[in-house]
Amino acid sequence: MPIAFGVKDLIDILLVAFLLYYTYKLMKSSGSINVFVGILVFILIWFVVTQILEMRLLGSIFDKLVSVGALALIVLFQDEIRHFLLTLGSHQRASAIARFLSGASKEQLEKSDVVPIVLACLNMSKQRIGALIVIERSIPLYEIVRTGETIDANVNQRLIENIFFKNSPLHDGAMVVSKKRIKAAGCILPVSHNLDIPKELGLRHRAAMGISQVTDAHAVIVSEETGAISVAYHGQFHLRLNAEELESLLTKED
Ligand SMILES: Nc1ncnc2c1ncn2[C@@H]1O[C@H](COP(=O)(O)OP(=O)(O)OP(=O)(O)O)[C@@H](O)[C@H]1O
Repeated sequence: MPIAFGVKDLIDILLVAFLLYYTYKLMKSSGSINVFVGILVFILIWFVVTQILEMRLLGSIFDKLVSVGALALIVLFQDEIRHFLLTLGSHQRASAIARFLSGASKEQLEKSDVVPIVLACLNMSKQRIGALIVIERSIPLYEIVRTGETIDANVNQRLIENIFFKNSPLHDGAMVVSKKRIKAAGCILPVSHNLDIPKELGLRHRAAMGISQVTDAHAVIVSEETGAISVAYHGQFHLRLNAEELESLLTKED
């Protein structure tokens, strides 16, 4: 019997390919690529056992494992699934529709908004003062803000330097900038478990990478050890930036 193959099937295959590619990318950036390969191998064995070899006993065991496995995967990958849904919701067009419906305006930092942050980072870099600044974009950071001390002040160079000054009670953890205001300091970020992060980058960099993997925020890091200024954004590091590069990265539209 000839198999009918139409445009719908082609779209179906393309969508599955896209889904697989997206899952692969997400798992690679979160360091769980081995789990992705493991799942693919399991699906392949399941397909061969049930569809090609038609082994009924082994097939029924695999069927049970698949139904339990789907639940286990949701629990195991709740962060990745959350990120996927957040990314869908924060995609330019989707967020434009959400903004239109809620009447809110687009949160885009201008040069004047980032200058105090850039200048503070330059000063802290010269003095080897470690800092971690998370700048909210379209995905809200309420959960992160709740882990720290509320500040709610204008973005001000001297205040930023004061927060990260070595003896300041708030110097540990991350500062969060939201809606052009310093919302909180001493916040705890999710740490990335990505195995590809160079060993010389410690916990501050891992925390910056972690928040950039689950939100669309910019995470600016000033290294206490080297004074280097870096940014983690969309799961990628932009290392050793100068003032112009930092400013243009923070004001760039996607
Ligand atoms: N989960 C986290 N959330 C927020 N801040 C964190 C987190 N983990 C570590 N930090 C911050 O990073 C500091 C430790 O930095 P560490 O020296 O391990 O990192 P690093 O990336 O090597 O940075 P540096 O180059 O400045 O040494 C802590 O004192 C704390 O302020």
